[in-house]
This record gives sequence, C-alpha cells and structure tokens, in this order.
Amino acid sequence: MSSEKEKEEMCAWITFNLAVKQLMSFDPGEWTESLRKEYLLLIEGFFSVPLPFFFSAYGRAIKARKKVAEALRLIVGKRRRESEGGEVKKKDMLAALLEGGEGGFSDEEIVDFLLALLVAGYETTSTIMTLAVKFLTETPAALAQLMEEHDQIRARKERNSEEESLQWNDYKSMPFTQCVINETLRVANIISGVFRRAMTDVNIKGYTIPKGWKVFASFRAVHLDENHYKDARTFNPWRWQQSNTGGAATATGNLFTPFGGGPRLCPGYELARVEISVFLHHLVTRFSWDPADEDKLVFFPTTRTLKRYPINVQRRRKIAARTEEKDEK
Ligand code: HEM
Repeated sequence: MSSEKEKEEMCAWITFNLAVKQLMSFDPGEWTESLRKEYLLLIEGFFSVPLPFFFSAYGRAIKARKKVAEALRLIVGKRRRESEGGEVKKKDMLAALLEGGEGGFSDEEIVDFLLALLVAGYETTSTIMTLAVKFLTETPAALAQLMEEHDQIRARKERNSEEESLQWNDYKSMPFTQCVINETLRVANIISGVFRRAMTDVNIKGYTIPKGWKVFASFRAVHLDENHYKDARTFNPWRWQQSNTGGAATATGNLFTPFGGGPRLCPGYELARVEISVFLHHLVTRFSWDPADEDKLVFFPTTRTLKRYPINVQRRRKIAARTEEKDEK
C-alpha cells in the first residue's frame, strides 16, 4: 500500500463490501465496485444544497440513486426467480426480505429497504468506530480501562476453555465498553438531529408550533448542553458509571437520544452497539496503535474526521503470555 490516501480508501472499500456481502452475498468484484462508486455519489448528495441540476452534487446524487436502485432491482428480480424455482436459498438479508412477512414485500419495497440499510447501517457505525478510536487514543486512562475489561473477558474464556468467538453473555459483561460507546455517541453526534412535522398545533413553553410546520430536534444542542452534562465537550466515559442508566442502550429519556426516539427510533440501535463492542474487543485485545497522522474533527456537513483517522497498528502478545509475564513480576 503506497500512500495514506490509499490506506483510507481501502478501509472504506472493505466496510462497504462487507455490508454488500451481508445484505446480498456478493463478493467484491466489478459489480460491487460500480455499485460503490454510485453509492459514494449518493452519499455526497445527502450533504449538498438541493439544486436539481445535473451538474450539482444533488443532481449527481439523484442520478446515482436511480442507478443503484436499478442495479439492485435486477438482483432482487433474479433472486426472486431463483427462490421461486426452488434453488438453494442463500442466508442473507435479501433472502429474509424475499420470504417477507404477511403478504410479502414487493421488489420495489425490497430495493428501497436495501438502499436504506446500506446508507443507515454502514456509514453511521463505521464513523462511530473511527471516532471511538480517536477519543480513546486521546484519553489513555479510558483506553487502559477498556483494555483491562476486554483482556479479562479473553482470559476468562481461555481459562474456562469457552468458545473463542464472543457470545451474548460476553457482550453483556462489558459495562465500561457501554460507557465508552455512550460517550462517543454523545460527544460525536454523528446524526445531529431529526426533522419532525407538527401534526397539530403544539404548545411548548409558551411557544406555538403551528400544525404542518417542520421542526428540527437538535440532539447536539442537548448532548453538549452544560446544564445536562458537566464539561459537556470533554470525552468522559466515567460519567455514565454515575448515571442511573448503567450505560443502557437508549438511556435517560430526552437527554440522550443518539438513535432518535418515538415510533421512528433507529431499529439498528442494538445491532450498532453490538458491532462497535465486538470491534473494540478485537481491536484492544489484539493490537496497540499510534496515530499515523494529525487529524481533526469536523462537524459540517456531518461529524467525521478529516482524514478518517489513520493509525499504525502493532500486534499485541497473546493474553496467556501477557498474564504469565504479569505473574512473574
Ligand atoms: C452508531 C450507529 C447509528 C446511529 C447513531 C443511528 C442513528 C439513527 C437516527 C438518529 C435515526 C433517526 C431516528 C428518528 O427519526 O427518531 C435512525 C434511523 C434509522 N436507522 Fe439508524 N443509526 C445507527 C445505526 C444503524 C444500523 C446499524 C442500522 C441497520 C442495520 C440502522 C438503521 C436505521 C433505519 C432503517 C432507520 C430509519 C427508521 C425509520 O425511519 O423508521 N441504523 N438511525
């Protein structure tokens, strides 16, 4: 790999291809590559001024969405024919959607759902993982505590000859990890808020929001409010140990809503937390790292690191060897 730029692109390429594989069992190839190129144009359009000209980012995104939808429509049609023809079913998201619920889903509904999942499930989680690594690197005490929690899980599994892969009860024994995830979500605000439309006149604290008006509920304004969180801009995962939430998924009512709320609450919130926990587990038990370059957070149009926070990783020694070393001392 010759340059940092290429390394960054490689990471994005891997995460995109993993998502496509889980959704539709496609291995990386020409088809996934052309889908990825159109997908990137689509994402660019999310954060652009909505000028509907073919040369604007918005115009290019509309065109790209059509192309991605068309490509997915062909796959959905082919897979439906295969499954109706009795071919062996693949075990992926598309198979589950084709089986459908009551009455089943139409091809158009499935295409729409696959597109929504690609955007909602891939971009968010990979960004929050990167930011967690950045915040932990800059807060060595938190990284040390996290490492201890995960080393203990690994050591326990080795001692009891338990299955090597992480199980649900392992995930449930990561209280500090949940604090790290909560705090990353709170400080980063990768989704800074949501729009809602008032269905009726709503009175709030002496103000009226007239029926039909759109409002933007800003999560960032609440999550970074000093009245709710002391030293609100400081990454402090320990604050969640004192809260009554125990680091729970959606936590304290309206004061912590990184996954939104109400009937539109993010359906992927627990999956995202599991993915981040598993990622952190493997990262801290197997590797140590140093930042490879100076990088900084930007908040517009979304929260992300300018250079995707490149790091140099080194393999750590195996847990058993580390424990023996500790005992000798
Ligand atoms: C750190 C990761 C994630 C964050 C911060 C996040 C955040 C959000 C937020 C704020 C919303 C809007 C909720 C509202 O309107 O009240 C949302 C919606 C949604 N999310 Fe997530 N999400 C994440 C991961 C995921 C994952 C992994 C999936 C699926 C695999 C997913 C699927 C969806 C879907 C389908 C919606 C639309 C729900 C609807 O409109 O009814 N998200 N997410």
